[in-house]
Amino acid sequence: MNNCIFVGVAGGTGSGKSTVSHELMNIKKGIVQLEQDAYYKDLKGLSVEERAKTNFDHPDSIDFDLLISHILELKKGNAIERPVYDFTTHSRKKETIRIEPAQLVIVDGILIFAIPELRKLLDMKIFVDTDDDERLLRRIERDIKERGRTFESVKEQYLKTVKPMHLEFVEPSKRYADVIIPRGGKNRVAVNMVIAKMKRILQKGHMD
Ligand SMILES: Nc1ncnc2c1ncn2[C@@H]1O[C@H](COP(=O)(O)OP(=O)(O)O)[C@@H](O)[C@H]1O
Ligand SMILES: Nc1ccn([C@@H]2O[C@H](COP(=O)(O)O)[C@@H](O)[C@H]2O)c(=O)n1
Repeated sequence: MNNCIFVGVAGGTGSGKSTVSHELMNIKKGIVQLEQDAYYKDLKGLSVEERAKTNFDHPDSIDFDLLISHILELKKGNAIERPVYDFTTHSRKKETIRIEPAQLVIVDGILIFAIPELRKLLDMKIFVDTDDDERLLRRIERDIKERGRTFESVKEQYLKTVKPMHLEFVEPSKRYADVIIPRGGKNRVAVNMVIAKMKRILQKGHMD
């Protein structure tokens, strides 16, 4: 598809990336989303205990080759089959979701700006910047409610891998952002400015 625009939304876990991405998806029909979360490597070969010990915040835990190849296919105008990931079992589901090429594709994830080959495919890079304490509180609540975790497991994972990987990979990748949204996805002023800009780009059909 000609003039397909790729917008990256990065930020730490629980920063509000999904919230911002959904706001952008609501601009008009036909905008599609590729979540880095869907591209976690399948850990079916490991026992459930071994899976839970994996460092899910290191770039090696994600199949970036597949994500990049899907972005390139969409750029060429071809549909892709996006994997579906199950956070409760740390594995890929059998089914996939067909994603058709679109004028605007939102790519979101904690590490997308930390991978140079992926970064250069993004036309606009937005970083959602939320204080660590707020992100942690949201993460505890979400992982217990939605991802089948206990408080103890969230605490152990946060201290062992989530926090150190955030400091090593996610936070430094903020330097590559074109736009930084402070305080998360409910920052109306910032989100509305990004939406207004995206609407202008979509009307013109290309980046400035
Ligand atoms: N500004 C906010 N204030 C309070 N809760 C929020 C805010 N933004 C997001 N949340 C909540 O925090 C959790 C994580 O937000 P989400 O957008 O999914 O973050 P991410 O995709 O970066 O992990 C969700 O449960 C969401 O409803
Ligand atoms: N099996 C998995 C895979 C990933 N995680 C955690 O998800 C976080 C990224 O997702 P967000 O929606 O919060 O951006 C990341 O910090 C991983 O630790 C997991 O817990 N289990």
